[in-house]
Amino acid sequence: MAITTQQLIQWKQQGRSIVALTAWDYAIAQLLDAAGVDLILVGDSMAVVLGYETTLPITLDEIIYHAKSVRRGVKRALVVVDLPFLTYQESLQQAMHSAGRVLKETGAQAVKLEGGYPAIAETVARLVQAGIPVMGHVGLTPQSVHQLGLRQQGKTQEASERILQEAIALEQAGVFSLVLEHIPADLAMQISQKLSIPTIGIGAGIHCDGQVLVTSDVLGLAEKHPPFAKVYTNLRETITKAVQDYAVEVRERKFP
Ligand SMILES: Nc1nc(=O)c2c([nH]1)NC[C@@H]1CN(c3ccc(C(=O)N[C@@H](CCC(=O)O)C(=O)O)cc3)CN21
Ligand SMILES: CC(C)C(=O)C(=O)O
Ligand SMILES: [Mg+2]
Repeated sequence: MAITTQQLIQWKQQGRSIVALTAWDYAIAQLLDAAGVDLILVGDSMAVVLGYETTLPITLDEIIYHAKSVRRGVKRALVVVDLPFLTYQESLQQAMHSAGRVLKETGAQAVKLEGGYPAIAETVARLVQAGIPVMGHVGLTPQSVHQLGLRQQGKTQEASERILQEAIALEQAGVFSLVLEHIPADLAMQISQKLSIPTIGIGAGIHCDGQVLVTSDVLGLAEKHPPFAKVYTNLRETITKAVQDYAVEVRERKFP
């Protein structure tokens, strides 16, 4: 039974928290789906496992390639794909083309795009009218790293009011859910109470309607991780140990 965008909205009404993680290939996606993750995001944060410093270099072709692989591993979770930097900001036509390619070529159910300023809300409204489910993303928007850095957003009264207004504009434009990244917990609570659609927090406190983290951070695969991430296991250590044990056995002719 595949999860739908409507179901996520119902879960908010029922007070059931939404479990989301990112995935970048079949193997990871299959494990997350079988473990019961509700929403799998093919995030442009896959930049970290591809060796990029920021999310900016990820292309539409790259994210489609990875999303096809993820989709093959998922039976139950809702699959959402990030539209990469400058694949939707240029024009409505560009956004429609990019989102359309993602849905047609990958089998994912929805796209996510960053920002809540008027032109983005307008784009979201038109995508939704065309039948494309859209997830929003406000607060820290990593595609704007060269303007915002990676600091917490919404710290002043003015900035928090702007983020709240963006959230409201995106809900009105028709997003089915909204990522709140690296903002104060009380602002995230205020937004979550104000909106009827579920908020999914990352570094935004416990009052969101669900949580998302970058899977390479959760598994301890990334060399560094944001202060708000929780590392649940250290796969870097596990993998290093296994590879070193193998190397010793090969060199000592103990394996095979
Ligand atoms: N591995 C990974 N995990 C993520 O959660 C993630 C990515 N990559 N890439 C895309 C964005 C970038 N993210 C980040 C990365 C670092 C900080 C961080 O270190 N913030 C510091 C300040 C750093 C600074 O000012 O330069 C902080 O204390 O807020 C925050 C968000 C979240 N996203
Ligand atoms: C952190 C989440 C929300 C994201 O956009 C990503 O992984 O790219
Ligand atoms: Mg992203």
